[in-house]
Amino acid sequence: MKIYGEKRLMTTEPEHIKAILATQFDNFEKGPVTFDQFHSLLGLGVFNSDGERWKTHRNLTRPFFSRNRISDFDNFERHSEDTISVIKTRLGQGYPIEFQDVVARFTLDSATEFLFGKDVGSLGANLPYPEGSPLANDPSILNHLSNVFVRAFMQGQIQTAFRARFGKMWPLKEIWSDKVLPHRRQVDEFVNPILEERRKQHLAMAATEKAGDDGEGETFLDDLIKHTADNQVIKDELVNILVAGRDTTASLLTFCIYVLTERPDITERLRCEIMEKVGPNARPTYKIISEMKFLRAFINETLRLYPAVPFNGRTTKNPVVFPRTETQPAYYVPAGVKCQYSVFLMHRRADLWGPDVLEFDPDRFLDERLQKYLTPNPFIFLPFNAGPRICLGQQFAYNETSYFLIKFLQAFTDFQIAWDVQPESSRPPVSWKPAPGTTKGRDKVLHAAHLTMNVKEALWVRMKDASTI
Ligand code: HEM
Repeated sequence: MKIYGEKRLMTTEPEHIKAILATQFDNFEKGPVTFDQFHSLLGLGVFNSDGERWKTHRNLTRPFFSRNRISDFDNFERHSEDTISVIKTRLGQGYPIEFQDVVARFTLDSATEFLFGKDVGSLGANLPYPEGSPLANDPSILNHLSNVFVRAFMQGQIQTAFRARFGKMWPLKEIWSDKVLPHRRQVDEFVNPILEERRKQHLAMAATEKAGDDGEGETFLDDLIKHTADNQVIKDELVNILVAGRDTTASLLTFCIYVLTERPDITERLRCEIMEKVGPNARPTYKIISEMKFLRAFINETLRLYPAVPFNGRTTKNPVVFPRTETQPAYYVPAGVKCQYSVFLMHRRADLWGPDVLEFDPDRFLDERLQKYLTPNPFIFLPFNAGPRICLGQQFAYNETSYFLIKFLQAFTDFQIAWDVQPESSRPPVSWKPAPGTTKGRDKVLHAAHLTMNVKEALWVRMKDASTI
């Protein structure tokens, strides 16, 4: 493609994506155009870096994903319990739950506790009420600091994704003002006090000579404070990991529950496995979660059909050749071409996954289809990317999602979309008829994407307290 004079290529070929991410990694970069587009939001953090700066950030970040740290189930327990409790209270008042919002709070509180050592208490702010209810626009809810943060964080991502549509011409759309920066400033206002408080504690600790302890109790923030005196660098890194850690897992959990509203049979199978392995009230352990094969297959199947990062791209630094495949000739790609790839579309290719590719069926990760399709060709399933820039939070995300789903399904069952309050604009047009090879006409809600994929607008859900069934 040529968009405003910029050369671009779009692929859904596993061999091409393998070349981009792994085998020809050194010939690709995020590149200067992407850097400019993302700079107002992500600054110089890990997501927005190439070359040596990326290596430095990656090395700085990696130790925080050690097995001990990502298996801190006390963190997940506290925030799952808080989430279940606010849901029960709201259901008790007779309202449905905006599920996409509540899980974004769960992942925000878990991620901030993991990163800062202290959560931002977003679950403590009031949950939204459906449009049309007397409390829907209550200023004390809208202006709660963590709700302001959440809105700014989302708007920053929407505006950033908008820039990407215009390639290198995007500054023409923002000649008079940077449309992302005000949102990033609001995000920073939220992070500033946390950072300042921690810096003061470090100074106090240094005065009593307790600093320098590299123990497991240290947070990511502690390490960054020791690493640099530049608050901007620290804030950039924190915002990067928040983008990485919060919206992705919230997207996954949202689509998990969307699927359960459609598939009571799967809810039942999940609950059976939970009752068998964990019981109705107990806490899951790392070992038990690793034995829950159906739960993992369910999560993977959700990531296949609804990958949190549906589109991505890299730019060629040097000319490259994509190898010939069974269906495609070899391609020569000059330097400076933006190569976009979509795992969303690749995950939905019948020639790679079989004729039932569009069916939601977790068993494809358990039965003979696994050996037939995925095992010989692992690059057909890439929700977390691959190669040297593979997601650092993959195991954290599997642990967090599994833990939450177990607790949630111990507490609730019988999930239904609350169509009486679900926004009209979130529903597919009635003119959409089922079309072969797509889920058009079958999807009950529209998907949208800024940097990550979500249900357009909201996902209002009703559910029953499992203890009353
Ligand atoms: C379902 C959950 C998640 C999904 C689907 C996911 C997916 C991804 C993908 C596709 C990338 C590559 C992005 C790119 O090309 O720049 C990525 C990178 C990354 N992810 Fe995740 N992620 C998830 C959760 C998390 C969590 C919970 C964390 C941290 C708490 C995290 C931390 C990171 C980091 C630090 C990177 C940057 C790696 C680099 O550029 O070297 N992710 N993730």
